[in-house]
Amino acid sequence: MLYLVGLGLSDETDITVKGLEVVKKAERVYLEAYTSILLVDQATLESYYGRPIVVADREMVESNSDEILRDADKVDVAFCVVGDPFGATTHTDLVLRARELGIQVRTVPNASIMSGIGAAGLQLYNFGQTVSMVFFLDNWRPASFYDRIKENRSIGLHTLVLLDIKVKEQSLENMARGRKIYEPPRYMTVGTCAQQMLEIEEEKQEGVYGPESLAIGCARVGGKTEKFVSGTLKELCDADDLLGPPLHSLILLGRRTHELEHDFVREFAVNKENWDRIWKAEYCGKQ
Ligand SMILES: C[S@@+](CC[C@H](N)C(=O)[O-])C[C@H]1O[C@@H](n2cnc3c(N)ncnc32)[C@H](O)[C@@H]1O
Repeated sequence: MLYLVGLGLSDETDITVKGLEVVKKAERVYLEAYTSILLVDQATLESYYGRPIVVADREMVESNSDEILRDADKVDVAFCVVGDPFGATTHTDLVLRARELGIQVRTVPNASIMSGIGAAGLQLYNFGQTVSMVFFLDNWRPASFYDRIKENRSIGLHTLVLLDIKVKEQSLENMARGRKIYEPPRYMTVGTCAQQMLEIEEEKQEGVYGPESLAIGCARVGGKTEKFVSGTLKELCDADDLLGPPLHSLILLGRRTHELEHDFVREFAVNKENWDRIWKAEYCGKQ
């Protein structure tokens, strides 16, 4: 049996009782550590779970999944995913490959950023499509997020923006020379995300959002040092020091808001007067 085990959002203790039982009994335990990270290191997980863990990088999961699935028709294999195995990251390829090989698959769900984000104070029912933001390069600025945000905002919905993670990436030079030397990991911050969003609005000029649009920066959701900072997109460009270390996500508010959301989120505002003024003019009771 292949078990997809969700590890939750923060540390080693977020695994469910059911997930821990699977991990303890499985023949082999893998950790998918390239689409999200826990706030603790591998050794801490191994000592709490009482099992050695093989870190499965993107190459292994995408190009060498047969090694993960080896003998899984006879023995149990645990494939651990930070958050929920089907929250934002869907390991569909692995599941389809397992099916082809006649291996049964079972999922042990857990909290995902897609649900944990409710702690920022906005109602999960009022979120539209989730989008991803990647690090821009000089000649590569993917902006497909813009049209999705446009759709969400056209019906007043909030948008959760998930931010790029770069782990085990090679520089172009090392790749060209075939050298397996990897760059240090990089995690996008709310400041970079807000900046890139404003650059794309500047380019497209469709007025989907702007420097005065309200948003929430969210850091280490579900952890002991969880932090939310709310403000305009312009204010959030400079909020990284307030938010602290990764992981970060950003929520762009839609106009379909409730007074209770206002009261909840206002507490996190960089500048409460600014927040109240814009909320009253642009969001309160608007569609
Ligand atoms: C591919 S998604 C996460 C998928 C994961 N399987 C889940 O269910 O949460 C990874 C992105 O989600 C966001 N994220 C994940 N955990 C987070 C946390 N605890 N706090 C803030 N953002 C988080 C970050 O933007 C991160 O780059």
